[in-house]
Amino acid sequence: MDNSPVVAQADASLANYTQESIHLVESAVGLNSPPKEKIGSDFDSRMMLRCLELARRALGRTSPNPLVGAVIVKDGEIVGEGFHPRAGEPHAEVFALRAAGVGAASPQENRARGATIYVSLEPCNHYGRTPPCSEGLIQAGVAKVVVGMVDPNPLVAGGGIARLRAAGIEVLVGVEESACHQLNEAFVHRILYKRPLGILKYAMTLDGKIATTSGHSAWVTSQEARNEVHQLRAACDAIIVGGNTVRQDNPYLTTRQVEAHNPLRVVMSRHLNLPESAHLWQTADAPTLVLTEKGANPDFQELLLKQGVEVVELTLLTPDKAMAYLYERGFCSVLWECGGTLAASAIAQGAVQKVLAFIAPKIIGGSIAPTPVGDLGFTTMTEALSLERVSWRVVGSDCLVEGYFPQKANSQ
Ligand SMILES: Nc1c(N[C@@H]2O[C@H](COP(=O)(O)O)[C@@H](O)[C@H]2O)[nH]c(=O)[nH]c1=O
Ligand SMILES: [Zn+2]
Repeated sequence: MDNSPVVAQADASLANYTQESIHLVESAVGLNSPPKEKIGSDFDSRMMLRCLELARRALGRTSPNPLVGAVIVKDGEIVGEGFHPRAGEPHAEVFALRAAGVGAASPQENRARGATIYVSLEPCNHYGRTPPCSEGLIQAGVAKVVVGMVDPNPLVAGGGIARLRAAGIEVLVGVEESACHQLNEAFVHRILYKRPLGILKYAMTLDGKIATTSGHSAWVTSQEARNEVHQLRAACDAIIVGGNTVRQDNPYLTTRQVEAHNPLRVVMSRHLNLPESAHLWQTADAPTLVLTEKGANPDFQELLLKQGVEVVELTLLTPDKAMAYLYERGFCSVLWECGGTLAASAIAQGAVQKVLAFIAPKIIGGSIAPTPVGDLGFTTMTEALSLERVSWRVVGSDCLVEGYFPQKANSQ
């Protein structure tokens, strides 16, 4: 059973995906397509899930590259494993081949010859920062390649699979495809839409408040939910808040986990009217960037620079401009942990694709207590933004609702 990718014919040569080709790519990588028949055996699934487990070891560290894991199996035994640790370093397949004795420093038996390699993302076929993995696999003499999902990168996009097949290697595509896609949803989004995936996360009470009328917000949710937020941060490239959150909550925005990746902490502030002694500038456990507008408060800029905080002046500071800047910096995912006003403007500008709402079974009341999303200018229920692909689960004593906004192609 095989589902040969059509992406290569669709758009391999184009750097910019169009709305039409985005649909083709989305269905080729396993998104927005009806559930498919199971591809591969139970053993294939187990090996692919092992690839994902390996890939996750680099969570938050690979952007702009994807998370990829690879496992080489010979005669039913694993003879090599690897994952992509960060951009600029070799791809997952290269580490797995080395572990199987290919290109290793000391000469060993090549255990990859005649073997099957499982890779969570289609092997690349281009010279980027590293040489093409397809050629490495051909040279190593692997007999079969099992691929989780097609690579949406127009430089690859089915070309790696075609090259392997042309060399007479059996290729099976789509084993555990949706799990593979889920792990790299931010990478796929970055490639297709030329923006990082924007994730809006908030915690509210059952009556829809994120704080009391006087602004007290610690803690809305249970410890388990807060741990989940720390894990979520570890998987993201950046967290954005606005000046209000720094002034009111004085957050740390770190992952609080030993060895976990800490994302870049980003503050959007047009006038830099921020406290001089915020936790963000006083803790060095994660890097901090303040985005502002040209010429804003030079004295405060100097103070931030002295404390090791990076300051970048944009011509216009809006959620979309901030996302465009973070895209240029190579980011795949950005977590919006801001208050309602900035959240509303991020949603209105299309800077949010995914929503994670923690709902605590508490009621605090207050008709002017703050809510997670400020004014969107809607007057009728028909204007409400409906989420797609919605799921929910219990975390500690709270409920976590997840969903996606319907996506439109970026016109830029
Ligand atoms: N990291 C990764 C792949 N990444 C592919 O290669 C692109 C980056 O190429 P380069 O600049 O040479 O590192 C990246 O955007 C994605 O399309 N491919 C794979 O087969 N396995 C890997 O482990
Ligand atoms: Zn590669």
